[in-house]
Amino acid sequence: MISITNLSKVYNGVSVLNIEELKIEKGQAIGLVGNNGAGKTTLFSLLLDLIQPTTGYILSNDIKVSESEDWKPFTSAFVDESFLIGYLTPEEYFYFIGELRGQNKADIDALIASYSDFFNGEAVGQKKYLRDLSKGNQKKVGIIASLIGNPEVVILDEPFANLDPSTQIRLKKIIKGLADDPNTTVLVSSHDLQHVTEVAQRVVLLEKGKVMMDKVKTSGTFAELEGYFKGISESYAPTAAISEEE
Ligand SMILES: Nc1ncnc2c1ncn2[C@@H]1O[C@H](COP(=O)(O)OP(=O)(O)OP(=O)(O)O)[C@@H](O)[C@H]1O
Repeated sequence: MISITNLSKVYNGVSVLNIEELKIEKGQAIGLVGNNGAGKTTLFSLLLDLIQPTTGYILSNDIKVSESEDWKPFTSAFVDESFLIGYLTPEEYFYFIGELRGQNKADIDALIASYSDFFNGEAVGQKKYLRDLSKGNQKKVGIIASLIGNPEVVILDEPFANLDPSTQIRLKKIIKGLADDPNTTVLVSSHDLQHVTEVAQRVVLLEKGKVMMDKVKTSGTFAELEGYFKGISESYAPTAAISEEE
């Protein structure tokens, strides 16, 4: 279980995240949505101890993530390409991560083979360094690497961005598989409301660092989210109308 208490992050006097309380049960699949700058990556960075909170704390299975490393063996993530090692090939990178997660070469070879349709004849088997892959193929490698060793907590920041439509569909299947596993807690952020509502069991909406909506997904969630973001965009309309008249 992940438990967030009085968590805030302030940069130069500006609060970019402020969450009083958020509890994520083991096995839940959370979709995190919010406009640019809403605080999604900040929240993930705090969950992964990549940045320090200004106030508050996060417990992951009762371990304070900012004070202990004991959550790392059961947590995995792909946030951006800084998670990759540019001078390795994808296979070398998978073996490297595999070693960290107690997986041998045969385990990793089996994993690569099982995701061959996701790689779609690119990325793996090309003898290319990660730094020379396209953004989308780098992302595919980072996402699959985050699944090595069946981590209990998987965090994916905007995994659908930069992926072609076929790969997005395959990725949805992969994330739904994780979501169906009662032992795996998944947190996925996305600007694609359709994708998020398809893969998540619960949707959390951030705006200016605050939780504005936190709901178990129902058949009405997509429409509700669309309505919310439409409302935000329309609240800017009068200004646009005035400037049009000028
Ligand atoms: N190191 C930093 N210094 C100052 N401000 C920062 C820093 N990192 C993030 N921010 C600010 O924190 C806010 C939240 O950013 P964050 O990246 O978490 O948003 P996001 O919801 O992931 O946005 P996007 O959808 O654009 O990726 C933004 O206003 C951003 O400019």
